[in-house]
Amino acid sequence: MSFENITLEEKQQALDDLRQVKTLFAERNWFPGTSGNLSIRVGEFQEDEFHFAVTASGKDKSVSTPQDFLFVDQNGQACEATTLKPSAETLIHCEIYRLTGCGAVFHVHTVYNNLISEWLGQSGVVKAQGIELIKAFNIWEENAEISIPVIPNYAHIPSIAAEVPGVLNPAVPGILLQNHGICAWGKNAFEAKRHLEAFEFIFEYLYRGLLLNNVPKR
Ligand SMILES: CSCCC(=O)C(=O)COP(=O)(O)O
Ligand SMILES: [Zn+2]
Repeated sequence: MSFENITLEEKQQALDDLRQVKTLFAERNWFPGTSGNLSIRVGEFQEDEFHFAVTASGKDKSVSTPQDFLFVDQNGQACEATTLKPSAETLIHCEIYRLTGCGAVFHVHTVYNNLISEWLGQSGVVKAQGIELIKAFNIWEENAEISIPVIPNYAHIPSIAAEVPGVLNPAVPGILLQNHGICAWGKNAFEAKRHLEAFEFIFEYLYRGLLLNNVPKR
């Protein structure tokens, strides 16, 4: 499906949804220092042709302006004439869409996701077990364990994107970038937000659990 054939209503809905999520996450201080990026896919999905709205690079994501988003294709190229630059990390979003066909990808930097990727992710995965919020990933078995992949934080973004196919865990809708942040996704913005919130709860739980390590359970 070409970008021109996607309805204006669908494009506007994606922009409205992105703005709402951006405002909410900014209120949580999830975009410190212009970090983070968000995207929502529009139109039909084919592995070799899809389109999404993405945050423009380097913006203060705690303010709302008419220049916050642009539409790009499966290669991260702008679909319309614009002076805006897509997020520097757009290629990671492209790769996640290509592999999963998902509807939204959200990336945030938090102290918890940075510390956990660094302290518990040296093996290439962060494991979490028996935490109720794992059910937010639609994993319902008792005492379930998940492995969240961790990719080295290469300065060269295409090198990060190239690692995604080798590490993506279809059961776990997120990938950590070491000492950088997390990308979480879902079939739509609602699900991507739920997944991201669950990851952040798990990271805070693991962090606080490390601090309690020497305190016996009673
Ligand atoms: C100051 S944060 C460094 C870049 C980054 O990791 C990020 O998430 C924001 O980059 P963008 O180009 O999307 O603004
Ligand atoms: Zn980032």
